[in-house]
Amino acid sequence: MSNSLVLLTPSQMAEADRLTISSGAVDGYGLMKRAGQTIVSELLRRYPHCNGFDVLCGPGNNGGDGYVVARLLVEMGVMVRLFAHGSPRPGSDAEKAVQDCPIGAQSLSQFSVLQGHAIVDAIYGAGLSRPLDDAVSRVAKECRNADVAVISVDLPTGVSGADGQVLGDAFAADLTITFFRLKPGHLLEPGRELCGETIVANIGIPDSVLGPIAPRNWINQPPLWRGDFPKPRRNQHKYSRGHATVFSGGAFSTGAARLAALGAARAGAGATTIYSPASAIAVNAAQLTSIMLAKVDTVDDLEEVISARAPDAFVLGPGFGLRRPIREFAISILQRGGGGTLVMDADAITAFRDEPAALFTAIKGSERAVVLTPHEGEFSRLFPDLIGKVRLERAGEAARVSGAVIVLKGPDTIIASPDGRIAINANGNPWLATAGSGDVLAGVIAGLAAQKMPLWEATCAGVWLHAEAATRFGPGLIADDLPGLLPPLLAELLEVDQLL
Ligand SMILES: NC(=O)C1=CN([C@@H]2O[C@H](COP(=O)(O)OP(=O)(O)OC[C@H]3O[C@@H](n4cnc5c(N)ncnc54)[C@H](O)[C@@H]3O)[C@@H](O)[C@H]2O)[C@@H](O)CC1
Ligand SMILES: Nc1ncnc2c1ncn2[C@@H]1O[C@H](COP(=O)(O)OP(=O)(O)O)[C@@H](O)[C@H]1O
Ligand SMILES: [K+]
Repeated sequence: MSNSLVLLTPSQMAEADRLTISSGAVDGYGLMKRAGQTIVSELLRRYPHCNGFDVLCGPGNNGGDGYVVARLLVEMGVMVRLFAHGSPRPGSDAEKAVQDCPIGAQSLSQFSVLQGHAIVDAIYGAGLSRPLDDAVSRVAKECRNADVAVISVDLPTGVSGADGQVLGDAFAADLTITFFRLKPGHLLEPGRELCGETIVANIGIPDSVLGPIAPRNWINQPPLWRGDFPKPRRNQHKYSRGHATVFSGGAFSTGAARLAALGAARAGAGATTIYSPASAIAVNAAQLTSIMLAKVDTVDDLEEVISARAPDAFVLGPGFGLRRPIREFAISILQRGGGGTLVMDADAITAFRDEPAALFTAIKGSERAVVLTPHEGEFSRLFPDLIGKVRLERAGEAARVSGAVIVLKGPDTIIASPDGRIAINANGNPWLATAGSGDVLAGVIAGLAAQKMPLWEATCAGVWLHAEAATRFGPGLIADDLPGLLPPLLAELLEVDQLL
């Protein structure tokens, strides 16, 4: 698993600092100086035409980075105004940085925006532990409302590195420069939006510190799961490549199942079947070519089709409706022996709103693996006890409570495994906010799972492919486009030139 995709919580980052310092490779003030140097080279490269920099320093190490920045800029003859909020603890690295700084600081309460100056926000970073006080809040507001460039050190002051939440108020940066690894707060909204462009600087912390830290959070990119991505083998036939199935809604809501089925087929399932109620067979038949069709109205019908050709994956929920036996279908699939994966989306999630515990018990007792793909509304129906917690915590806790892989959908989709691993998706885009795109996603995940890709990895891959397809297409996207956009992405992932 790629080390470069690791996300560190603020406390894990502090541990990385401690391990680096105790290894003797570099001391704390040395790290701070390197952080300051990196920031200064970015400032000079990106803002060569500004008249000067206003450096705002807090009392901790984030402020320490700011004092180093101020010193280096002054030494280069750049105009600097320095503002301090609180003073560093005696004996701290930040105090050393103050002592080495050739200019004195005014109080932050004296600050007002000066046209032509860019702001270096070094008030709080990873150590933010409570809402901003009024003095910092006022400055954050003034900077947000002014036409001024803001460069935040580590994190925009006010944004929690742990989860991207705003504590009281926050700066909105144009550029955020963080160190060693991204933190969840750089990817989770509203933090992501407030960071502006984010860059990660190497300040000499070695990758070897990650061993003892054993991180459990990653950014969702191909190196996380490419090694498990299904590759075609010469002696495969269509069913051994993987058989994915999708339950259709009634005659007036069959589109969702077809979108999911096409997603599964394009993701590489060798065979895909739609299980349709008799009332919708004619509608589905008129629209399907490579996708197969079978009649399923009752649990007995379901038992029969499963006995005839055991599927490797099921998608239940999109367009299904709540008046038909959706809970019975879910429980029957879970209770029946056999491996394979059940992807539950939309109505399949809502259907258990009055008895979520029954679903979780069935999932935990089942030989099958389950993926739940709720958006926020569906999530709160199934996990009302988790309302009020932050998204990252909710997704992780929901995976543990339910025993399922959870895809908490949104602009910053979170993929949580019951074993504690979490990936945060970062290639999403607003073009995906279009009816039916979630149906395609459920199908793509099922298509990859049907090919026996490990489930959390398959789910991460499905979320990434789905978002990447939308990003490459851009404006005008509708859900119908998504399955057809997958082949070039698959070719890149599989490096087909080398396979053939
Ligand atoms: N050696 C190191 O540990 C390194 C740390 N670095 C910098 O150090 C920062 C973390 O430093 P710290 O842990 O000192 O934390 P901060 O500088 O972010 O915060 C300082 C202290 O302020 C207090 N505080 C937090 N929120 C507050 C609020 N809303 N109102 C009033 N007081 C509040 C807390 O007691 C906290 O410990 C990183 O963001 C990064 O910029 C870098 O210099 C790289 C090396
Ligand atoms: N603003 C956004 N930015 C990025 N992705 C988004 C945004 N809004 C929605 N999405 C994604 O689009 C999909 C919508 O799924 P869902 O809400 O189930 O829609 P539907 O039920 O219409 O299929 C999810 O994958 C979600 O993460
Ligand atoms: K900051």
